[in-house]
Amino acid sequence: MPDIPTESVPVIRGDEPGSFPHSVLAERHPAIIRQVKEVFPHGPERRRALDALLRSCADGVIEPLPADADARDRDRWADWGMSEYAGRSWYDVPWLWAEGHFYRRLLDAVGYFGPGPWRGVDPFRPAKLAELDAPETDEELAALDGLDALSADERTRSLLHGSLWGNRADLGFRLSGSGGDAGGEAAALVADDSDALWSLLPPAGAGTPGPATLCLVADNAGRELVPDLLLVSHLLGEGRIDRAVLHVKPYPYYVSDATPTDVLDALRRLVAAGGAAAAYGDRLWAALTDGRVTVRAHPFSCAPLPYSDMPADLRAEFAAATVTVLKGDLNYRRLVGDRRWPPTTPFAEVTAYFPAPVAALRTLKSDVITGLTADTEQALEGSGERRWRTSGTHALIQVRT
Ligand SMILES: O=P(O)(O)OC[C@H]1O[C@](O)(CO)[C@@H](O)[C@@H]1O
Repeated sequence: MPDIPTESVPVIRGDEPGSFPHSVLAERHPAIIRQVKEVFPHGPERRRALDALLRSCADGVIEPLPADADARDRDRWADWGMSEYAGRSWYDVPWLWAEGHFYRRLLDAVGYFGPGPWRGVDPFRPAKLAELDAPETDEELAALDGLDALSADERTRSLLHGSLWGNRADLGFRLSGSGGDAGGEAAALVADDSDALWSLLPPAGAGTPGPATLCLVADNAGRELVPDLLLVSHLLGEGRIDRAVLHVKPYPYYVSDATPTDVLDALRRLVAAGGAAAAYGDRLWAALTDGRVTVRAHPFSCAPLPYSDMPADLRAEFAAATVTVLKGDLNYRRLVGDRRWPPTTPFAEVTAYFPAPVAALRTLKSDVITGLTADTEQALEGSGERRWRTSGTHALIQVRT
């Protein structure tokens, strides 16, 4: 447990006008609803439901799930705190909870869980596919051909950084020595425990203690998931891991979070790309077919709660892994707790509850931060870059072995 008792560290809420969390609830969520209304020809009933959600976001309260919701889902939301938060303003409950619940309500509004024709239709799919099809994705995949010229360690580093910076939806393979932005990237890393990560996953023949399993808890689809898949394929190819479990969301979440369908779309994109990208894709395809790689969509992946509240079955899965790598900002908030931690609070202390080694690969897109040295914190605060916590210009690789 952290030296500071967790309960004494304030939970982040969206109730402070002008704050980043407040702007997400007051501006971003309504913008997402409007976007969904534009992208699909929903009929009057669905549009009325979307308008009702818009009004609720402005000045409504959290409401219980609708009477026709699936019973298991109702039970889950009861476990996840619905009775405590129903009737309260979106702005007065933990921000993490309000955001997670917003996506559940949005899916209700578009009929995602209903019996009608919109059942199972991902309201964010057009945007996800457009990103996969973008010319930038072609360029990024073509850059993989250049990785052959690198040493194995440099290749591993490049692919780790591709996955890390992919969280900014900016997949740069930053080939070592290839250009001017390598120094900038290093400076942008506020913590780098990658050596600790590689000590957990040494290459085959380098004293590997036994079969290694990687749990990769994915974040966004498209241009983040593609480099995640490349990394998994590379680690398999290097013999650094024998198996991988890819955790994705059971339903559309936080606009671009990856679902099983998105995994298939990204994998097909790789396989069809030709060149080195296709070789990475083929290896992963083979590993999926023979069971070395599996895809999981655990309900708790869409829970509006920190991982410290994870259920026993998920805990057992993470406990069995050599290391669990959590991608992205939301997973970081859930891993360390969405609280106003003093930035120098040790990462190892706030993740001590996690049942096995754990790593975070994240670009900074919200206020939560732990594990900084006092010097790094001072440099960031003194940099004049007011939004270093939220702008996605900084990143971290933090590991608890
Ligand atoms: O895709 P990521 O890295 O999880 O980032 C999502 C982040 O965006 C936000 O939704 C803010 O818009 C944060 O709440 C969240 O942490």
